[in-house]
Amino acid sequence: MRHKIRLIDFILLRFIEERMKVARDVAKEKKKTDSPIDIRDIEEQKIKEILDRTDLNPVRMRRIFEEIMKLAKEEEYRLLGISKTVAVLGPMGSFSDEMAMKLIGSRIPLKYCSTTDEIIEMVEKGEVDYGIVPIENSTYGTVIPVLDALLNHEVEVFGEAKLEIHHCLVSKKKLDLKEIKRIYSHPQAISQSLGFINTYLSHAEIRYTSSTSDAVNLLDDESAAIMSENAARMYGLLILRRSIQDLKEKNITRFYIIRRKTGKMEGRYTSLFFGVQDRPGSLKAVLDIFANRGINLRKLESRPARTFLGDYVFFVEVEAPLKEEDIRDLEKVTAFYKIIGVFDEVEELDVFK
Ligand SMILES: O=C(O)C(=O)Cc1ccccc1
Repeated sequence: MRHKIRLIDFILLRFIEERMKVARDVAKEKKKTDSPIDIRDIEEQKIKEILDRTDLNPVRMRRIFEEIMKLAKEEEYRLLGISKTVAVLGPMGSFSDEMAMKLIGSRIPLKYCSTTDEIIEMVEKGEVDYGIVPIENSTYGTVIPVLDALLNHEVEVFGEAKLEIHHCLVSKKKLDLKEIKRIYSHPQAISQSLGFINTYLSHAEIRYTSSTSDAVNLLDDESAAIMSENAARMYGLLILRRSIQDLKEKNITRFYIIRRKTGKMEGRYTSLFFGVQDRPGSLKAVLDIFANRGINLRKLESRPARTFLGDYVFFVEVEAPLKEEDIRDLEKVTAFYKIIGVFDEVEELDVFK
């Protein structure tokens, strides 16, 4: 009997190796066609199909097959010379995905997450090397959940990048605007297109999704979604209207590129949180440190400290890498401070080194 088990294990091993060989062939094909490796939705579907075919414990079987798929993916990455993993808001076709494509220069394996919190947590735990998260939009302003997550997690911003955003109104089948009962999209996309929505779609119900591309999973024949033209093409949707965002040319989203904390402080900009005592002039004392050194303030936000009503944490971006003496002075006038990163605007993200 023991002998039989041993033999089966060896056969299993050979089968796993054979599966990896096929994965490498697939990777070569994907490289030729520049298509993505990490398609979570498809993996999920494959696992469900496997689980449907067995009575064995589904939790353990899922684990086994997820591990095999991870191993295959690692093999594919290795073959393509990719050594870094990047997390963005998914599914494929989100604006964050588009930003990643622009930064990396080709379709490489990305981890598609459902929320920006998940991205930041994955980076913090070292489950991915980099994360790309939207921080600010020229119409919508600061992306508050991202700001709050940066305060509450230990990650480091090491770059920023900008993307011009055009929104399309899309649907599964041809619809007159007045026939649309529901509009699905990410809160940012809805806010950036409110002028259009209020004028032409005030009769429709708004339903928020976790990303613009996630709307594809909810669309039915009576609803429309707001997403990018790329996403509409990717999912075979019909474009009812193009460029529906309120700001026609200058609808820009700025993204932070984050990694696990390294403590490196190189770049033109510094982002930091701080708190001050509740007394007259305490915020001014902090701002004076920057003003006295001729450091320009790029961004200022306040967030509830979540202690008492009226207590705030401030967030600033300044146009300088803060030096030790600046930090020493900051310590004197703040109740606490937390530097999120010193960074530059970047054109590319190298995932091949
Ligand atoms: O939902 C997406 O596609 C995102 O990546 C977030 C977002 C939404 C709208 C504009 C920019 C980023």
